Amino acid sequence: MVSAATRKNLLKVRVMDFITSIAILPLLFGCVGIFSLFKLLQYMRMKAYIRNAVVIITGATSGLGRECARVFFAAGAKLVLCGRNREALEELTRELAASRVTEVQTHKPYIVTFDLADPGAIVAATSEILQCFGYVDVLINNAGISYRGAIIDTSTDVDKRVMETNYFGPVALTKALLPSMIKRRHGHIVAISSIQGKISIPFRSAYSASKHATQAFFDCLRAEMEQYEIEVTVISPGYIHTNLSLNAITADGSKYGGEAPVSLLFCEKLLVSHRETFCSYLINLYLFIQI
Ligand SMILES: NC(=O)C1=CN([C@@H]2O[C@H](COP(=O)(O)OP(=O)(O)OC[C@H]3O[C@@H](n4cnc5c(N)ncnc54)[C@H](OP(=O)(O)O)[C@@H]3O)[C@@H](O)[C@H]2O)C=CC1
Ligand SMILES: CCCCCCCCCCCCCCCC(=O)OCC(=O)COP(=O)(O)O
Repeated sequence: MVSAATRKNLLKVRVMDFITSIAILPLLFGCVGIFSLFKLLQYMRMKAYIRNAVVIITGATSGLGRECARVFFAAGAKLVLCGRNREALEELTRELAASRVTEVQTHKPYIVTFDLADPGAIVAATSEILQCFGYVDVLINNAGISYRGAIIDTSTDVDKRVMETNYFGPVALTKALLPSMIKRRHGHIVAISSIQGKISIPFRSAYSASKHATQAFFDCLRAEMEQYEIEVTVISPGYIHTNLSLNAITADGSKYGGEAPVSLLFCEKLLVSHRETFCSYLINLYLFIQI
């Protein structure tokens, strides 16, 4: 015999079941709708942010830089393309001009050539960059070189060359462009780092070190620039198939010119190089669980 109270509870459960079954679909669609709307607004904001923005891209002759140039050009940005090879940059501007973009008004890019590893050239390049459109909205520090070699065989000159290109060059260019951004209280500085800015890899010491330094410098910059409303972003990609490996320099400074497969020795050394990190993670985890 079911008591009156139990019957009342059963009724309550049925009513709740009914409400849940009819509410679940609208709720689900509602969430998907809100998420899609959020994504659409984000996309529209991004497009508006880029359209007519003055964007400087270093290392625009190849790989990631070249691809960024295509995307930003199509989005209506006012580009200043930088690199060492004027011919390659001119070819890129011809390609961009020939591409059919119907949605937005596009702008003819400027070209500024300079060597990031030459501190003297950066000062002159900065004033040339600023003369193009009078100001800079976004600086993409993309240019870089890779390095392959054993530390024991590598001359300090090679370490310095990688650091000059990947670290000191972008730092000098950023510092040179900062005053104009601070004056306008507006700007966005992007540094293309790497996973190797967070994890060092054997036989890549100079490259990994330059990317760790990049990560550290631009993290500090982000905190210091907050008061001027200048944004700083560090991007840390994994492997992307570009000319980076081909253009890598070796222990004696010569061009690598090949693409070596990942060897077992490499994997073994990688584990050794991260033994300390791995151990400290385990110790931290242990302490965390204990506390
Ligand atoms: N490809 C990958 O797997 C990854 C790449 N990255 C980073 O992405 C960035 C772009 O690399 P990616 O496109 O792959 O490589 P690429 O070799 O294809 O492009 C490198 C660019 O840097 C320029 N550059 C090199 N040295 C100098 C210099 N001294 N002065 C001025 N410009 C220079 C080159 O121009 P020039 O015509 O003058 O040689 C070229 O445009 C680098 O910072 C790299 O470290 C990060 C993670 C992964
Ligand atoms: C317990 C130990 C854990 C260890 C985890 C290690 C994980 C290592 C991931 C390695 C990812 C590497 C991404 C590198 C991104 C990058 O910068 O690529 C470009 C180059 O490295 C340069 O090209 P090259 O072919 O010359 O090396």
